[in-house]
Amino acid sequence: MSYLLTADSCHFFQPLLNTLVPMLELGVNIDHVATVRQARRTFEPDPVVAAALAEQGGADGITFHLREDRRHIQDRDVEVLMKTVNIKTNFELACADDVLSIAVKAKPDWGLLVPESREEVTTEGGLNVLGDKGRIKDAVARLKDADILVSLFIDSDPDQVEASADLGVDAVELHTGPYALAKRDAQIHELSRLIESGKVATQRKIRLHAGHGLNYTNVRPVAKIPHMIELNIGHSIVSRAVMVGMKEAVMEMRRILDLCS
Ligand SMILES: CC(=O)[C@@H](O)[C@H](O)COP(=O)(O)O
Ligand SMILES: NCC(=O)COP(=O)(O)O
Repeated sequence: MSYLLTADSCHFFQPLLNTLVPMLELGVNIDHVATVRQARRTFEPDPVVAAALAEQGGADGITFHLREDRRHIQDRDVEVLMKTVNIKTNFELACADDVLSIAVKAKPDWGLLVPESREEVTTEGGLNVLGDKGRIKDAVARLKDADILVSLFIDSDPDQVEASADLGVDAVELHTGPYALAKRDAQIHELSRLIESGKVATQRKIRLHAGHGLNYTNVRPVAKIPHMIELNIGHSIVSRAVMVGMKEAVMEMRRILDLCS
C-alpha cells in the first residue's frame, strides 16, 4: 500500500517527526510592526500584541531590534516584551553602551550584535569582527557576564566565522541579504558562500543562524543548508501579516520551514 505524504499528512505526523528530526527554529522579527506604529507616533499596531500572535502561529522566538535611533522598537516595547513573551527572546543591538546597558538589565535569552548606522534604511552588512575585534569582544563580554547567549550578525565569510568563534560566542547569524537581493546566477554563488560559512560554524561548534531579506519564496534553499538551526525573519512576515494577519502569516512560514526540515 503506498501512502501519499501530503502537507496535511505531514502535520499529522509532525509531532512524531519533531522527535526524530530537529526542526528548524523560526525567530519572528517584529520591528516593522513598530515601524507602522511610529509612522504616526501612536500606540498601534503594538509589537507586543504581534509577538503574542506570532507565538500562537508557531514562532520559536521573538526578535526585536532596539536601534540607537529608536526608529521602530522603543524602550517600552522591550520592557513589556520581556514580561509577556513566553518563547525565546532575541534582543538585537549595536555594540553601543546605552543599548547594551538596557539589554543587560532586560536579560533576554539571546543578544544578537549587529552593525548599525543612522543613515541606513536597514542593516547593510555584517559586523566586521576581524577589523573591530576589541569593541565587539567587550560587548560580547558584557552580555555573557549577564548570562545572555550571544550571536554575531556577520557576512558569509569563513574568516569572520572563525574570528566570531574565537570570541566565544554561542552562534553566528549569517547575513542573507546578498542572497536575497541577488539575481539567479549570483544567488547560487551567494548560497554557496552561506553553505561554506555554515560548515565553519559547525566545525567550530557554534550554532548556525541566518537572516535578513528572507521571504516565502527564497527561504527554502537557506532552510536546507546543512546544520542550519534558526532563521530570523521579519519584514516579509510583517508584510504578509498586513494582508492575512500575524498568526496566519507566521503559520504559513512555519509550514514552509517544517517541510524543509
Ligand atoms: C540584522 C537584520 O537584518 C535585522 O534583524 C535588523 O533588525 C534589520 O534592521 P531593521 O529591522 O531596522 O530593518
Ligand atoms: N536578523 C534578521 C532579522 O531579524 C529579520 O530580518 P528581515 O527579515 O526583517 O530582513
